[in-house]
Amino acid sequence: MSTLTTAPLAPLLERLFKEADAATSPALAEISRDERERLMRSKTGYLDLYGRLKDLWLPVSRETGVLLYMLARSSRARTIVEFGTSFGISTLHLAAALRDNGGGRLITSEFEPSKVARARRNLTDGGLIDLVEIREGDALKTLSVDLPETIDLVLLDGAKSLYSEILDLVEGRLGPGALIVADNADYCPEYLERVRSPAGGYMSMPLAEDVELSMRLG
Ligand SMILES: C[S@@+](CC[C@H](N)C(=O)[O-])C[C@H]1O[C@@H](n2cnc3c(N)ncnc32)[C@H](O)[C@@H]1O
Repeated sequence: MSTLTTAPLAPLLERLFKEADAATSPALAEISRDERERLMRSKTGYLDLYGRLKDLWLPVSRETGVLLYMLARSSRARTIVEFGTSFGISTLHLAAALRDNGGGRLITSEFEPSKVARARRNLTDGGLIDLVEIREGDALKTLSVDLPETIDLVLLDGAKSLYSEILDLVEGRLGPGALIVADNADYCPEYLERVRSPAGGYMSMPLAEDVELSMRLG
């Protein structure tokens, strides 16, 4: 038995993944593939890109969701920081793990107000809102203050071009064994170079199709 696989969370996630699959965005059709690729890699275009795509959920895959739950459970995480909440699908997986670990604190960040409202509702429906603090605004600002002294697990899933800057904000709080999951990190070669560099202080490897899993060394 786990919070992830029982009601109310299991049927809620089933419904949310279906809604996410069905979501459409008229704005998406107006952005060419090249332009989208450019904005994904830009350190300044992310507000414009994600603002235009605010109707899209862009969630982690079902498999990555389960992976997040398993990693947070097996590492007995108590403090988690997430960059990129969207409608809260990954947040629900991570908060479920905190619940099953006996409690904890999850700080997540999202700049789009309509997404913050939906994420809050989804976390309330999932019975997990008491574990989660949603910080509204640009994570470069909201994650620069008032973080837990130690952070056990980090999910990077906001603007890909900022992964290294967000890592700068949390790195001093990562103890040996702390985990970082970076979704679609291929869009941020600078981040991959940093966590894969032997001198960088991490052990790191690509996992599945689009996830980079890194562990802080002592
Ligand atoms: C890929 S989605 C996150 C999906 C979410 N983790 C899930 O699995 O449901 C990325 C989200 O990050 C948000 N975002 C991007 N850059 C951000 C930033 N600098 N600060 C806060 N939120 C940001 C976007 O608005 C978008 O909702």
